Formats: sequence, structure tokens, C-alpha cells
Amino acid sequence: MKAAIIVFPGSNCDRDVAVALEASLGHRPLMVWHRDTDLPDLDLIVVPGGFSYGDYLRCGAMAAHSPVLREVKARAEKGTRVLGICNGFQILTEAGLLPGVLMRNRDLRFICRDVHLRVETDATDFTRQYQAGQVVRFPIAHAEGNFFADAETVKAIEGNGQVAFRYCDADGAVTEATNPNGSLGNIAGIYNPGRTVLGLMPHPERLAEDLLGGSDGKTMFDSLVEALS
Ligand SMILES: NC(=O)CC[C@H](N)C(=O)O
Repeated sequence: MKAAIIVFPGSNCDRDVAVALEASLGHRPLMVWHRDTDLPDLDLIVVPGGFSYGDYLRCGAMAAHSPVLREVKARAEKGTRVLGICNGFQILTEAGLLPGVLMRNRDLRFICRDVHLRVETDATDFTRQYQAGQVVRFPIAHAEGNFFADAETVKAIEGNGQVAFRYCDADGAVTEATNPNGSLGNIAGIYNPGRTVLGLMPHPERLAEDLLGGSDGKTMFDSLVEALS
């Protein structure tokens, strides 16, 4: 599997993803600076978390118009798998690669803690080594993770099976009490209709080895390597 990680001024999870991906892949992924538009042949592009261009205007708004994003969009349209984590998810929605928006958290605070997530489907390249309904633990660290979309879009997302993860409790129950940021339907991550693009607010790369306190995130990288190698 040939993988690249996009690096913006202000990205701060790019190296974490590189380490997590390398552990599953066996070699270091390519790091691509935001000005580069000449991408090699790739199976996976990761848009990592952080604060691209200082998150000025709105999280992800400027990165969505960066030179490299034009190329990421073109590759996504051809079917290259794209994974956007946290700020990466915000960038993908701003770029129109995923529906909806990420608004400020319900309580207007930055939230940094572990959450439980329910894996909604295992029929994707990102989740094939999980089981549908499985509860996993990933960290969140964001100020703008409150997923919102108009009623018609939500209906389409739900109807097409585009919900990837929902915030839940340790037993998988999805309630208002398990919703950290006010997201509609407790949505923590979504796919495009073809399930070739995934955006999620929680960070799989931050719990990708037992030394870090958990390895639920590693399964996502293992799934991708298995699917795309
Ligand atoms: N960890 C991140 O990627 C943070 C994303 C964004 N800067 C926010 O605070 O919402």
C-alpha cells in the first residue's frame, strides 16, 4: 500500500499518524507539504489533525483551498482512499469531499478526553477488521467537532449507511449523555457515498499501541493495509 500524509503549517498529528501507519505498513509513509501538487501514485491519502493555517476564519476553511487539496480532491474522485482525522475531517467537509459541517462544540469549549465509539459498519476498507456494533475507545481533542447537516443531508447520510462512528457509552448505547459536543445523531465520523473517503473527529492514531494506553486505533490502520495491499 502506498500512503501519503498531507502536512500543513499547523498540522500537529502528522507524525503521530506516520508512526501509527508505519507500524501497520512496515515502512514510513510519504510526507507531502501543502504546496506540493505533484503526488505519486497512491492508495491512501491521510489528512491529519491539528490547526491548519492557524485555523483562521474557521477550522479547515483555508486548507480546503490549498494547492495540495486540489490534487487530493482529484485523487478522491478517482477512488483513492482518503482519511481525514479531526482537522482533516473539518478540511474534507470544507472542501466538499464530505457532507455537513463541524460547528463549535455545544459548550463552546475545547474538549480533550477519551470517548467510546460504536463502529456502525465493518463493510469498508477503513473498518474491515472491526465488527459492526463493536465499541472502541479513541481520544478526542477539538473545539469544533459538533457535526451538523440539514435534514435532507442527514436523511441521505443515514439512509446510505454513511455514518462511520457514533459517540456511545462503554456498552454501545447512544444517548444524549454520551454526546460530547452536540453532534447530530451522535455522529463522530462519516463516509462519502462510496465509502472511499472517511472523516472522523476522534484520533485513532493516538491509541494505536498498548504503550499509549490502548490499541483500538491500530485496527483502522491494519484494515487499510489489508484492504489496499
Ligand atoms: N486535534 C485537532 O485536529 C483539532 C482540530 C481543530 N483545531 C479544533 O480545535 O477543532
